[in-house]
Amino acid sequence: MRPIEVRGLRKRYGAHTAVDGIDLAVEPGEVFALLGPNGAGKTTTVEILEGHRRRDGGEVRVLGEDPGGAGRRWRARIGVVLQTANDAAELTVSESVRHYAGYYPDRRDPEELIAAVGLAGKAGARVRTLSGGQRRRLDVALGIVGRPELVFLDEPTTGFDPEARRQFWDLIRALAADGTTILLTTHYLDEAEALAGRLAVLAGGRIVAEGTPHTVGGRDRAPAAVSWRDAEGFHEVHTDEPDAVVARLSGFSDLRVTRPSLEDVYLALIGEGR
Ligand SMILES: Nc1ncnc2c1ncn2[C@@H]1O[C@H](COP(=O)(O)OP(=O)(O)OP(=O)(O)O)[C@@H](O)[C@H]1O
Repeated sequence: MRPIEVRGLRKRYGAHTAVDGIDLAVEPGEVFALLGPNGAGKTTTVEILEGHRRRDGGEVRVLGEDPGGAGRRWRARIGVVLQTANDAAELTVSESVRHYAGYYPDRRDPEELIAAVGLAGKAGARVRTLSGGQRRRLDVALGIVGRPELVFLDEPTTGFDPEARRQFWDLIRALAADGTTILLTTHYLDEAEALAGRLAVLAGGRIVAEGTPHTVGGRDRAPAAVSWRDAEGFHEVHTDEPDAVVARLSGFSDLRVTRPSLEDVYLALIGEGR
């Protein structure tokens, strides 16, 4: 069974079509990233899959059930990382993780989890005193305390400092290595490249490209730039056959082959999607 199967998903807000017929299939244990500009329909899609929004059309199966009508037992199998949980403001970090753990039949050890999200030094601090990035780490801890089979992460590292982002990536990789399926939305293309096995680019409520971070939008087939340096200075050529060019240039210094970055491909894709 695929953890996520979506066919022809549609959602309108009044006259505005936010999601315009998307298909998605996410495999077990996969980290799948949804990319797209502001307003592309990512959060709407994720919230429909979580059972938090109703759809206007299409077929949706999440862990084998329709999220529109699924019950408590289904909910305990998915992990949702919410943007903020203000009801916990007066609890300590440790108290809030223990409190959430109580909702789940199969839970992680709260102290180990607090350490894994890098909050060991803040276990006794009240939630309202945490910084934005620390708060987000706590949100992630609360989302995975029940050992979910499938985790939804909507812009999980917004507000993280670079070190916290790297620690968070390690945590996600460890979850995925354990067999957890992860659907991630992010605006950070390096994050998608670091974590996702596959990704889809949404623009205007439609999927405009899908693939691995290395193949999406024809990235692997795009012309490469080959640059090198010799006695006359720096040179660069653009070519479809970088291997042949490199073979002729062996022995020159600073030889480099550059393909378009994921960001280059992404910007071209969303430009075409407009
Ligand atoms: N509750 C709502 N009522 C009316 N329109 C909405 C509502 N929620 C979202 N929209 C609209 O639907 C479109 C898609 O929004 P959505 O939040 O899904 O985009 P997104 O891809 O998650 O964007 P972002 O990157 O900014 O988070 C936007 O045009 C937005 O204005």
